[in-house]
Amino acid sequence: MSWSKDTWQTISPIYNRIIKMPFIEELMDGSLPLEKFQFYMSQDSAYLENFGRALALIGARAYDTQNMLTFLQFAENAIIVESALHESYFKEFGVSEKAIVQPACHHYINFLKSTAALDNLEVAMAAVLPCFWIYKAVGDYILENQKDGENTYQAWIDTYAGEEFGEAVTKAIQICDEHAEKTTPQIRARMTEAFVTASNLEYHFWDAGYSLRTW
Ligand SMILES: Cc1ncc(CN)c(N)n1
Repeated sequence: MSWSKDTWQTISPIYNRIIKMPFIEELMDGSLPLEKFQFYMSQDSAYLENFGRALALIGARAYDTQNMLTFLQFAENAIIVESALHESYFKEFGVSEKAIVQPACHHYINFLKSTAALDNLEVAMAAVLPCFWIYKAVGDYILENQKDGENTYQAWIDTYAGEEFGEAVTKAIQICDEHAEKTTPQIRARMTEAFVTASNLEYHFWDAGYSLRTW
């Protein structure tokens, strides 16, 4: 079995908990209170900037120019494409862009940046993979299970369930599998550990949004 399939199985209890979270259920039916979405969006703005920095760092450390380019494009997309979504919500709902980074976001972005800077390249690639894969899976899940009718959060859902994001996710998984195949069992195990940690941090990011958790 490929590293990615095996690792997704490992985190499936976390993923199953994520799709049952009130944040996700209420995002799906559009009933999520605006205040919670605004909190999430303001934190996610800081997240995306730093996720972009982590991706650019991984790009700079890539073993070849093809993967370097791919990660630099991922970084560009995180900053430009995903942030554009935020901007439209900022305007629509009056969210302040420069919010104080709260604990769940702080933990996550510092985990990503320190792993990208200091850990093995393979481990760094695995650490950023849940940011792609879990969002795609959640976007698809919501799209498949939501009821007909207006949803304030539809643009968010469409971005992550969309084809363009799907292509990036497939590429990120493929790169991780290629690196996992060539590396040692020890580093492969640490890749899995980083993937599990980031998946848990995804859970906590949404949980903090729902409970408006601050310092
Ligand atoms: C916390 C988080 N994780 C992942 C994504 C999708 N790149 C996001 N926008 N925010």
